[in-house]
Amino acid sequence: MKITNARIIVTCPGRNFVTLKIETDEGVTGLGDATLNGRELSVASYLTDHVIPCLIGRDPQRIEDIWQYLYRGAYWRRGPVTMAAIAAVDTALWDIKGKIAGLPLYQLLGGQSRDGVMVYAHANGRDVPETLDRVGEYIEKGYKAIRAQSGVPGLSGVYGIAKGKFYEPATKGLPQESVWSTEAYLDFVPSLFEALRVKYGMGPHLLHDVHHRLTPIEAARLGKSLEPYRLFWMEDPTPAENQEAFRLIRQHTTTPIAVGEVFNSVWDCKDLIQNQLIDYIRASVAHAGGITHLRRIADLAALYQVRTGCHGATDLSPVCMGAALHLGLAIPNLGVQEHMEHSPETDTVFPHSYTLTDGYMHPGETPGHGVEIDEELAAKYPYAPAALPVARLADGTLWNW
Ligand SMILES: O=C(O)[C@@H](O)[C@@H](O)[C@H](O)[C@H](O)CO
Ligand SMILES: [Mg+2]
Repeated sequence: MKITNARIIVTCPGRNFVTLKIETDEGVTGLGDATLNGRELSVASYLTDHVIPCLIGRDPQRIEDIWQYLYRGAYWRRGPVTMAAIAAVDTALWDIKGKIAGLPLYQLLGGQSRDGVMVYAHANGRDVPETLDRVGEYIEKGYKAIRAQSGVPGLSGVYGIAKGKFYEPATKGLPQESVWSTEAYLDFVPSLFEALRVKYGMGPHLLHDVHHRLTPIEAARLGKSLEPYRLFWMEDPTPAENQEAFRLIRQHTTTPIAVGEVFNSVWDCKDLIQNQLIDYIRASVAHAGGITHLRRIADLAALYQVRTGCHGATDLSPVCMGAALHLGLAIPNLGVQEHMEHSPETDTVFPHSYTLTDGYMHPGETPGHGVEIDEELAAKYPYAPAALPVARLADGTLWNW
C-alpha cells in the first residue's frame, strides 16, 4: 500500500479547524487533527510545505518509521507546530491502519480496559449563582465530573467564561487584552467551591482550571484553601516550563494537580511524572505527537501512578476527540477525558461514531477512529483569522492568560 496524496482542509464552522487527509493507492483514507488555536496556518504550512512531499510513496502502515522520520528528520525537534503536524500524520495513519484491519482503533491499542471513558463537562458562569446553576445542569445530564469556572468580582473578561452557549477563547482578529488580579482571584475561588459543595455535596468530581495564572507559592496557597472541598484536580496552577516549581506546590497541598495541555512531548513532563509532582497529565493527541507519542507519555505516567486527563476543548476537532476516546478506552491509567460539546455546525462537518451516555463516552465500533469530514460542507466555512487573549496586571505588566 502507498500514500498517493495528502491534503490540508481548513474550515471554520464557528471556529477554525485544520484537518489532514491522507489518501492511498487502495482507496483507504485517514484523518488527523492539526488544529493549533490561533496558529492554525503555521501548522497547515508546515504540513503542506515540509511534510506532505515526504509522505508521497511511503507505506502508510509504517506508522512508527514515519513518526521517527518526521521527528528526528526535522532536525529542529519538538515545539507546538512541529508536534501538531506530526500528530496529524500519526493520527491519520492509525485511522488507516484501523480501516485496513477492519477494527476500531482501541482494539489495536490493547482492547477495552473499561466500559466507557469518564468525561468532565465545562460549567461556567459570570458569578457564583450562575455557575452553581450550570454545574447543576450537568449533574442532571448525568456527568460525574464537572469543571467549574466563574467570573471574579471586580474583574471583566477572565479565562473560561462563555459569552454564549459555546465557550470559545479565541476572538476574530488581533488578541483581545484583559486585566488580571491574583489577589481578587485568590480571595474569591474558595467561596465558589464552598458554595458548590454546600449545594451538591461531596459526590460530584469538581475540577478547576487556574490556567497558568499563579506563581508557585500562590498556587500552593490556592491548593491548600481548596482542600476542604476535595477537588478532583487543580489544573495548570502555574506555568510549567520550570517543572521543578511544582515541588513547592506539592510541599504545601494535597489538592491533586493536572498539567500539560500546552505540552507537546514527553520531555515537557518527564520530571513532573517521575518525581510525582503531578497527578494527571493533560497532553493531547492533537498537540503531543499523535497516538504513538501520547501512548508513550501515558505508559511513563502509569509507572508513577499518574493518570491521563487529556485536553479536549472545542478548539481540538472531533477527529482529536475520536482518537482520544480510543486511547482513553484502552490505556490502564485513564483519569478523565475533557469534553466540551462542539457546535452543531462542527458536528455536521465532522460526522463521528463516538457517543455520550450518563457522563461516559465511547468511541464506537467503526474501523479506525470513527470520525470523517464532509469536505463539501467544510468548504462552506472559510478560515477566519482569530487569536487567543492576552492578560495584563493592573499596572500593565504582561501576565499569563
Ligand atoms: O482546559 C481547557 O480546556 C482550557 O485550558 C482550554 O480551553 C484552553 O484555554 C484552550 O484550549 C486554548 O485554545
Ligand atoms: Mg486548561
